Amino acid sequence: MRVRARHRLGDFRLDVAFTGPEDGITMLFGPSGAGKSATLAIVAGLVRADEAVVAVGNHVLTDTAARIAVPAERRRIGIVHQDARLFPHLSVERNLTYGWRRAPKAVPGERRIERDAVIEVLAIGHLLDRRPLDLSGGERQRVAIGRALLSQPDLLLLDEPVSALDEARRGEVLSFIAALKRFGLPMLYVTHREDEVRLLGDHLVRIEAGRVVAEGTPAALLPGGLVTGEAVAPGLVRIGSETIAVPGLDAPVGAVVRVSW
Ligand SMILES: Nc1ncnc2c1ncn2[C@@H]1O[C@H](COP(=O)(O)OP(=O)(O)OP(=O)(O)O)[C@@H](O)[C@H]1O
Repeated sequence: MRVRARHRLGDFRLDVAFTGPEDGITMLFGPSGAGKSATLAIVAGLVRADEAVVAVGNHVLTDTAARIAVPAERRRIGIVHQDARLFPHLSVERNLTYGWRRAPKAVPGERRIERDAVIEVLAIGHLLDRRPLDLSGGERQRVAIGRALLSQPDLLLLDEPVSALDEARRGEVLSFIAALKRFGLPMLYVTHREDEVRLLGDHLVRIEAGRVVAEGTPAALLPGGLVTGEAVAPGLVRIGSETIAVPGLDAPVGAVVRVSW
């Protein structure tokens, strides 16, 4: 996944560029108002940026310079929002089938996400006959994730998918999201919570005031663990694109060091 976007929203200027693995979870992490949702809307094709490139695998979805702008409904992107947004009048089964029926026809050799596998991974088999109103918040989110997966997306966007849940439900849904990695599709996950980044992130893009301020692995970029970096001066270590202060460190410049941070 490759994203570059420049966009003006009133006084706010978004100017971001990052890449994420094609298999695994990229965490778009930053405080409120940083531009996370705006970035997601550009990736989904819901907002036309002033300048942007969005590519998933070999598919270029947006390239303003080349006048490429695949419409949102033709992007193979599944979206999971904070609230599940299920169809209240349809059973869980039919909510899931909705995603399935919207999916493009199977192409031989192409990855297919199977209904039974989705039901098993999300543990929603016993809920199929229920209506969304008869589900807990966590169950609703699991069904929403299932519906998004069954539309056979090339990319799954998760926009603060657990932030509306209480702590107990949150933990439960996070472990289901971690299990989605077995489907082998790229995911872009928006959050302002560091614990979610640690738990789920394969790749971290830290965003502040409309800019990417750091990009790399969560272990390298988040404080609190042992990390490997390069000594760049007495007391200074470079980790990924960040330089951190390590008081008392006196390793030769260029040495690879492991420090706790
Ligand atoms: N249509 C708009 N017109 C003007 N400003 C906007 C518009 N949409 C968003 N903004 C501003 O753009 C900035 C980024 O908003 P965005 O919703 O992307 O942030 P966020 O990181 O997702 O925050 P949160 O975690 O609170 O959802 C904010 O300052 C917001 O006020």
